[in-house]
Amino acid sequence: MSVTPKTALTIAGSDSGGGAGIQADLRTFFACGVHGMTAITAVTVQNSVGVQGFTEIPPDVVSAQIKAVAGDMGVDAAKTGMLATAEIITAVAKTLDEVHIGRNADVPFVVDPVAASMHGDALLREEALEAIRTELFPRATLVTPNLDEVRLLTGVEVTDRASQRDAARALLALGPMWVLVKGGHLYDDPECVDLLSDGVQFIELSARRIDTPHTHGGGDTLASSITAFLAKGLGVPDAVDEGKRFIERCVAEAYPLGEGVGPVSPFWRLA
Ligand SMILES: Nc1ncnc2c1ncn2[C@@H]1O[C@H](COP(=O)(O)OP(=O)(O)O)[C@@H](O)[C@H]1O
Ligand SMILES: Cc1ncc(COP(=O)(O)O)c(N)n1
Repeated sequence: MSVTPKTALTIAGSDSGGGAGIQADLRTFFACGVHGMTAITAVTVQNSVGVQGFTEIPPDVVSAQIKAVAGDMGVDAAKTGMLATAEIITAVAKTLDEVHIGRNADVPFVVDPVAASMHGDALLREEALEAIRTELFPRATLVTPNLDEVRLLTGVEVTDRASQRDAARALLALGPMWVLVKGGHLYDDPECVDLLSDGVQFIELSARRIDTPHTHGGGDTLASSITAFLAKGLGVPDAVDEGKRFIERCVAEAYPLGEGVGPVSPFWRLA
């Protein structure tokens, strides 16, 4: 008899190059054995050399996508990626409350506060940072900023393991249950150490730094794998640990594609 898999919802932007965003999330959900569903927030025109532009989806259409799948199919865990504008963030926060997703509703909710592409192209309007802080973080089970996003959201400049802890504390003050301060951008460190904390526990997750320029979609792939493992019923520390081991292999298997930065790859999981 067929078995219905657990379900995960991503609320994020489309990457026409297929390396990040919705496309990375769906690929990761599939590789991790959960049924993926989407609420698309923006359509980017993007390839391996950068983002040439994007168009936002009207906030009521973003909300309608969330309600359509949550009401009918059910959501075991959800995540956000590129949200583009404050209006979309406000609509997402309100809708998640209505469909009972988020830290107070027992459905895990991961916020990956995407602000820019790895090439430095803005994916979030500047005024929307405050909406991420005040409307999304307090609803989040886990937030997963990279070091640029940590600086934008808290002003903390992370340069080493000690300042990674300061950043975790500053992020927790904004209201999420857990934070994962990703250390991929500490390029001088031979290890990629991500710090997970709920304010009581400080757990360093370490992996060797793989020598590759091809890391497009790495943050999305990590956050969506964690979301998949949460959908399957793991607690936050176990889901993040699994996610860290997942992303390490995906970076190791990243491939060149196009003239610029190639995508990380979950294909190994399907072999
Ligand atoms: N070269 C690398 N080798 C191994 N893991 C990496 C590498 N670069 C990034 N990672 C890991 O990939 C994940 C995403 O990393 P990071 O670069 O910090 O965020 P983002 O992709 O959002 O900018 C983190 O778990 C990080 O430790
Ligand atoms: C639609 C979309 N969402 C997220 C990212 C971030 O990914 P990266 O940091 O690898 O550029 C992106 N480039 N595009």
